[in-house]
Amino acid sequence: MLEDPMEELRRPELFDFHGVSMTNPFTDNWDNVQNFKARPDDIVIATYPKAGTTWVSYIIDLLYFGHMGPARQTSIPLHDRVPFLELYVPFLPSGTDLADKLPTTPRLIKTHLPVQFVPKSFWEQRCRVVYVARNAKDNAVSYFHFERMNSGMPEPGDWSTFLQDFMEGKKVFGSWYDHVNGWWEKKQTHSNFHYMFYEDLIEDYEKEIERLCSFLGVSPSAEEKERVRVSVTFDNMKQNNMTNYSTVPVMNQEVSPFMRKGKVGDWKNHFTVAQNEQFDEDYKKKMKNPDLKFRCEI
Ligand SMILES: Nc1ncnc2c1ncn2[C@@H]1O[C@H](COP(=O)(O)OS(=O)(=O)O)[C@@H](OP(=O)(O)O)[C@H]1O
Repeated sequence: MLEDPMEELRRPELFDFHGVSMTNPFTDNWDNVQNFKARPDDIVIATYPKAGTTWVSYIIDLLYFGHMGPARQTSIPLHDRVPFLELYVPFLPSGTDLADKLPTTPRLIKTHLPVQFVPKSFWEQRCRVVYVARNAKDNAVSYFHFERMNSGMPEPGDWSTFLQDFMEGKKVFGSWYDHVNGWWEKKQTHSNFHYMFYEDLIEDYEKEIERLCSFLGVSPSAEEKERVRVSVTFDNMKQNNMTNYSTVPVMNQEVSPFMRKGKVGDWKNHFTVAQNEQFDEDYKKKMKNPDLKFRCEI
């Protein structure tokens, strides 16, 4: 029995973990994560939280396994088909266990880890990596609402507190700036790497899917592509209980739905003029690589 019956209701606290802000659900299984045995055909879907992980995971899942028919799509939540590598919740199968037991190949594996924490076997096995990045302002807004609705995450505080913490990297999985830059640098040395932007996917879905298919080496028929396109629209994923996280008890979708808005530019409804100026000033100092460019409107 828990010593304190409120213990399980308390939100996790952030702490410094090898220089990155983390919480227990993502560090408690650390040895198994670090010793995870990747296979050469594994596909890693890596993101900073709220960058479009679920969307891209579902696209890739359907590209590989859509042909298995509706039973799989309607009975197994996406988060069981694409395990979250570092997630550990007592009494539930860990991300590493779920990945080990996946019945299908290639295994699709999701991670939010900053690049320096990724198990080395993924690099040794030269696994394919799909990294999805989203502009910092919309990413922050989406993360704020996610923390509000998810009691498995730390308390976000009010929007201005949250934004300050975001800029200082005091969020689970650390600094957005370090994350997108770290993975971008990895792309320069790991050849099996596809870096995608949420904004591109919103703006020109067809083109992005062509590029993704070519990277993955898959050639869906026109009918298959159309089935994927329809399934992964924002509205259809919002209605779909296998992709909208409605089955996850820590998420209170009445506070804010997981499938919230799915737009580029919602930051304009949150940032004050002063917050925007301060953010831009800080952004310029942290984002010095001219090759890594984000669009916060399209
Ligand atoms: N199909 C589709 N089209 C457009 N946008 C989509 C789609 N699917 C998910 N989303 C939006 O992605 C945001 C959730 O990000 P993640 O899936 O990375 O969240 S998580 O880190 O896995 O919790 C979250 O963004 P916000 O709406 O801005 O909060 C989702 O709405």
